Order: sequence, then structure tokens, then C-alpha cells
Amino acid sequence: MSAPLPPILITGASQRVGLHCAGRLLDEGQPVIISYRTERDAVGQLRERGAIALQADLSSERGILDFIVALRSSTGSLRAIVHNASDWLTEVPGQEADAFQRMFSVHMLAPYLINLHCEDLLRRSSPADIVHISDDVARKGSAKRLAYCASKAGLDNLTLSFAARFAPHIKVNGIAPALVMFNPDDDAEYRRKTLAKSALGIEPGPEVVYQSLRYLLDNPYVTGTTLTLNGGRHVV
Ligand SMILES: NC(=O)C1=CN([C@@H]2O[C@H](COP(=O)(O)OP(=O)(O)OC[C@H]3O[C@@H](n4cnc5c(N)ncnc54)[C@H](OP(=O)(O)O)[C@@H]3O)[C@@H](O)[C@H]2O)C=CC1
Ligand SMILES: Nc1nc2c(c(=O)[nH]1)N=C([C@H](O)[C@@H](O)CO)CN2
Repeated sequence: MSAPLPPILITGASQRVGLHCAGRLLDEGQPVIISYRTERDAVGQLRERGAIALQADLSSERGILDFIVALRSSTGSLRAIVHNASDWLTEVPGQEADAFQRMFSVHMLAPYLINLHCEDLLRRSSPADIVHISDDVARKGSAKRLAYCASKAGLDNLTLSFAARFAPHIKVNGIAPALVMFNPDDDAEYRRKTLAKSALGIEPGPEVVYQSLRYLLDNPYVTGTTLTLNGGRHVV
């Protein structure tokens, strides 16, 4: 009887990309732990498939540390950590500092503290991976979402630092998508303009993120790398 596989943690997996990747890992018999902020039917469905679901609000140090305690109580090892949770906030006049702090916390402080506090859990698995889900927009900045973009750029830098710190046992990489899937309230004009920004001009859906994740998990010779997943935005 072989030992059970160490689980993969995906943060922010109650919907969309994170939910899709969690389901695909379960399809392959990979144990999964997710974090969610909002209880949704999809969370219950993941539980029914055997996933461990931990509630977490990663917008503060307290919330992150509480999550780490819950995570460490639920497993003694980790195959990988996928930092997917994200708040895509705009610059609302008078609320800029709050938005900045929330996105700094979710996109940078949470990966930073979870990686540091869970290094030992990853070292009990071989291979072991950390994957940061960033954003292609960090490549050039954003006049409309300055704080979001800055926090994702900081996450890209954490990829480099953790790759150096955790090598050779733990690989640390990133995935930087551009448009993957629209939101329901995105209107036709926004969709047209967004699709026109890339050479391939498609809304690919969340499977392309899972394909990128699979590549990083399976490849023993990639670390400190952030994969561009942008339909060729940088060539048009
Ligand atoms: N969708 C796209 O086209 C693109 C996505 N990306 C990146 O890919 C990743 C997945 O994208 P997508 O699926 O659209 O992401 P979502 O906007 O659906 O967010 C993912 C999850 O993050 C969780 N979350 C938000 N704030 C917090 C918080 N304070 N604490 C804990 N969890 C939180 C939400 O939890 P809940 O719903 O449970 O409240 C949500 O389900 C993200 O990192 C995103 O930045 C990058 C470029 C394009
Ligand atoms: N947390 C999120 N981050 C991002 C989202 C999203 O829905 N949630 N969406 C985008 C856009 O698709 C953008 O890439 C194209 O307009 C970016 N980040």
C-alpha cells in the first residue's frame, strides 16, 4: 500500500480559474486543499470530491496567519502551493489606500507568509512546487489599475527571491496571464477592445492556466520563471 500523495493547495478556488484547476487536479487523483473566502455551491461540490476546503480572508495579516494555522492542522505535507487568490480592485477616489493594502495583502503578503510558514510541509514532498499566479499587465504597468498592477509586479519579484531561497528542493515559478475569462458583467465593447489587445484575439478559458500549471509541476528543470500566457499581447 503506497503512502497517500501529499495534497496541492490552491488559494481562492471557489470559482473560475482556481475552481477549474482544483477540479482538474482531482480528476487526476491528486489530493487538493483549497482556500475560499465566500461559501459557494462549488465549494461543497469540491468537498464531495474529497477536497479539504478552508475559509480564509487573506486581506490582512491576521487572516493570513489564521489560515496558516488551519492549513497546518489539516496536513503534514504539501506537494505544491498555488497562489491564485486575487482581488481585482480599481482606484476608487477616497478608497485608494484601502484597495492598495488589500491587494498588497492578497497578492504579496499572503504568498510571502504562507511560503515562509509552510516551507517545511513542502520539503516533505519530492518534487515540490510553488506557483504564483500573476498578471501579464505587470510587464508594462497599468494607468487604470496602478495598485493591482504594482502588487502583481511584487509577486513576480517574490518568484525570483523564493526560487533562489528554496532551491534545489522546491521549484518556484509564476504564471502571468492576460485575458483568460471575462466576468459576467463585462459588456460587448469591453470584450471587443480586450480581445483586440492580443495577437490571437481569443478568450481561452481556464484550461490554459491548468495546462501551464501542469507544465510547471511536471518539469524538473524550471524555477524562477514566470510563464507569459497572453495570446501574444506583447507582439501587437
Ligand atoms: N480572469 C482573467 O482573465 C485573469 C486572471 N488573472 C489572475 O488569475 C487568477 C485567477 O483569476 P480569476 O479566477 O478570474 O480570479 P477571481 O477574480 O475569480 O478571484 C479568485 C478568487 O480570489 C478570492 N479572493 C479575492 N479576495 C480575497 C481575499 N481578500 N481573501 C481570500 N480570497 C480572496 C475570491 O474568493 P471568493 O470568491 O471565495 O470570495 C475569488 O474566488 C488571479 O490571480 C487573477 O489575478 C490574471 C489575468 C487575467
Ligand atoms: N482577480 C482577478 N484578476 C484579474 C481578472 C479577474 O477577473 N480577477 N481579470 C483580468 C482581465 O481579464 C484582464 O486580464 C483583461 O481585461 C485581469 N486580472
